[in-house]
Amino acid sequence: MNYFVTAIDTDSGKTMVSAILCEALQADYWKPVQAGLPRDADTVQKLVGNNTIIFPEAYVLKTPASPHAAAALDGITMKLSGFIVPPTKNDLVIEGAGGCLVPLNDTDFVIDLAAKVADVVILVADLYLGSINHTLLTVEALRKRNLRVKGIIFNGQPNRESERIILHHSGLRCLLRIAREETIDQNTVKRYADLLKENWNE
Ligand SMILES: Nc1ncnc2c1ncn2[C@@H]1O[C@H](COP(=O)(O)OP(=O)(O)OP(=O)(O)O)[C@@H](O)[C@H]1O
Ligand SMILES: C[C@H](N)[C@H](N)CCCCCC(=O)O
Ligand SMILES: [Mg+2]
Repeated sequence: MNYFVTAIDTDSGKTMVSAILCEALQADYWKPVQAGLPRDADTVQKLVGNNTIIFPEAYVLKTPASPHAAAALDGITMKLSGFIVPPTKNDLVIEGAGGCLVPLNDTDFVIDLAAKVADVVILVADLYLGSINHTLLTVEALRKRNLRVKGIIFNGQPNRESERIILHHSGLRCLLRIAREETIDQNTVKRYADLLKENWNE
């Protein structure tokens, strides 16, 4: 199964969640488009055990910006046809860039890439003030394109009322809650992977 990790915004915790998913599912990892450094692939490599294969990106762009803009600065135009899913017998965790409607070029968005390469979406929602609106808009966009969403992973400062109203209106399931952590290392990832496994098949 190919899981696409998207979020309600950039810096929402997709990379950490991807590492947790790789650990929980013993899955491989692919970041199709990387804009700026450090490479999320390197971060995931440090956070997971040896069983995860980290596949190379389809595009590595120099500038930490919207991928369409970063590509233009590098003199590249990305195309959906340029994204070929790496072959693996394992589950594959595919990490997006920013949120769903982040442009790859003047036509396609990250959500179009998700529709092309993945079977199911995992949505990461950081619980900042404003996240209810961003989460429900993201769910609408995913539904409009008929993408299957497995559930939401809440990240950051807990906010039970935000979580309740998001789950109520989206009809989605909470797969995991991640607290703000002092340190994020292999032990942190393993701890959350064990919790995720408990919730995965409900
Ligand atoms: N629960 C958490 N506790 C502490 N720090 C966190 C937590 N979640 C994310 N962070 C930190 O916040 C920053 C942004 O998170 P992350 O890189 O995972 O975002 P992202 O959604 O992958 O962004 P991008 O769109 O660039 O891929 C990182 O430095 C990460 O370590
Ligand atoms: C560079 C950054 N860390 C991400 N990889 C890309 C974020 C793009 C956000 C674009 C936007 O929504 O304005
Ligand atoms: Mg990331």
